[in-house]
Amino acid sequence: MLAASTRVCSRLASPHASSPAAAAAAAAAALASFPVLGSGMSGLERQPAPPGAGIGDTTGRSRGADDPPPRPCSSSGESREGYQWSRVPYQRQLRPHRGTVTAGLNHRVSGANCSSLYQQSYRYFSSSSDQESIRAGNKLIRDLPSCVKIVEVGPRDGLQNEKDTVPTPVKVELIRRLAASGLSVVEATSFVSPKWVPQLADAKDVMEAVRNIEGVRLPVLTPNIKGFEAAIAAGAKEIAVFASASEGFSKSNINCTIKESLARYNNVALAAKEKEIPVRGYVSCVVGCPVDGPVPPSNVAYVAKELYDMGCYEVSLGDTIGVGTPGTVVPMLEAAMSVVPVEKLAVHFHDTYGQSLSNILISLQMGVSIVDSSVAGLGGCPYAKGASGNVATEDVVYMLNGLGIRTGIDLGKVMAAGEFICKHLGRQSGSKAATALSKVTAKASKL
Ligand SMILES: CC(C)(COP(=O)([O-])OP(=O)([O-])OC[C@H]1O[C@@H](n2cnc3c(N)ncnc32)[C@H](O)[C@@H]1OP(=O)([O-])[O-])[C@@H](O)C(=O)NCCC(=O)NCCSC(=O)C[C@@](C)(O)CC(=O)[O-]
Repeated sequence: MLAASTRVCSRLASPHASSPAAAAAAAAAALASFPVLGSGMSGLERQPAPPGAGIGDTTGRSRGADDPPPRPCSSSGESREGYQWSRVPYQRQLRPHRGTVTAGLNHRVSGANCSSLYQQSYRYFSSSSDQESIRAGNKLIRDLPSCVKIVEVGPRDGLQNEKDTVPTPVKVELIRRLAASGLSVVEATSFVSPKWVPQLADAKDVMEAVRNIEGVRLPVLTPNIKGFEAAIAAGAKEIAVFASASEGFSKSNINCTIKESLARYNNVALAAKEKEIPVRGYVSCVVGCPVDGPVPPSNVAYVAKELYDMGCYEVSLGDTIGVGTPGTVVPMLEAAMSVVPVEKLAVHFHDTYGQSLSNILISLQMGVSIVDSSVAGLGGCPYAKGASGNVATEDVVYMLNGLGIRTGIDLGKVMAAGEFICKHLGRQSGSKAATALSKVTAKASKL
């Protein structure tokens, strides 16, 4: 398994060059001669969005005739988080507490009975009126979407990069916990070649174990018809295809050109349409590529439009190696938004340079209301040395709660899922919010 993984990584890391200097030279040459991409794909009718696909579409923007009605973020209509409030010994955390503490201007910390580590001492509520006052207070905040859909990618994007393969029952339990936290979409696994990604070779077993979990959509990655058929046989009800905005990464990742990949995905989209299976599209390397260097926004727009035109109900724009800043994300998003309606676009940031939250915030300001993230910041890119994981779900939920934006997610339960998987992996959470919330004192929180 590991040998295969290493082979994959070395193939992906330097398909064109044998040293960093040579890679830089190759990237410069490749950029100088970047082909003008044609638009050879035939447009197909768009597929109906899956139930809940419009969860983030509450911004007042126009919806298409085929769009489903918006789904409320949570049954209670409130964003709710439960977390450890005061620095107390573990034993004490398990004791029930009651009472209310004022914390900051807009939030209350209310007492609640606790039954587990994360349904514990104090609960932190942003009530509807709190959220309204946060949102009404300032134009910059008021214009943000009122509700954001988070697509949890930890079990797939997170675990595909682990050095040691995570056992199937652990993956299944992680998915169960994430689904129980209120996340409406949890990307479960990939039906890709096990020679390329041995970490997800158990895709069939994982899918069969989780296929009947209710109240959550569980898309899986499929790189071709073979993967699509295997996914459907295992019980997948939604799939995702993944193209690249850069030729170098396309060849490294899926061993074909961008155009070839789009032709493949067109076939997958046709097969999915026949079975009424919703298809999500990814564009990777939307800002930079580990092989080709900087990626022009026009490439992103081209691939995003092709995926949308072939029927993808949503297109996720991935900064695969996490090099983007708001300075590069804005033009990239402008290009994508000029060809795909903004309510159909998701953003997918890796946090290599610590830019994810600022990139997400600027994306929200531009009208995006779908964000991909990974519990505990799991993940990383085997193709870029030093690249870190996806933005942590806990950090995104914390920021959105602070902005009064509803997600329907229980932060405490996501933290518990993160703690579960980090314990298994034997390492600290990559989420700053989860780390801080497990230590914060009421006093510190007022700062
Ligand atoms: C695309 C291929 C399959 C081409 O694979 P290939 O090496 O070009 O060759 P192939 O198509 O001839 O297949 C080679 C072997 O794989 C088998 N095979 C072929 N297809 C499948 C399948 N679906 N499931 C299981 N097995 C499969 C096939 O049957 C054959 O087996 P053999 O005859 O040698 O025993 C391969 O390159 C591949 O699986 N790549 C996937 C790599 C991957 O998963 N990368 C991570 C995705 S993350 C990403 O892209 C970014 C994203 C989405 O997260 C967004 C972001 O972070 O920005």
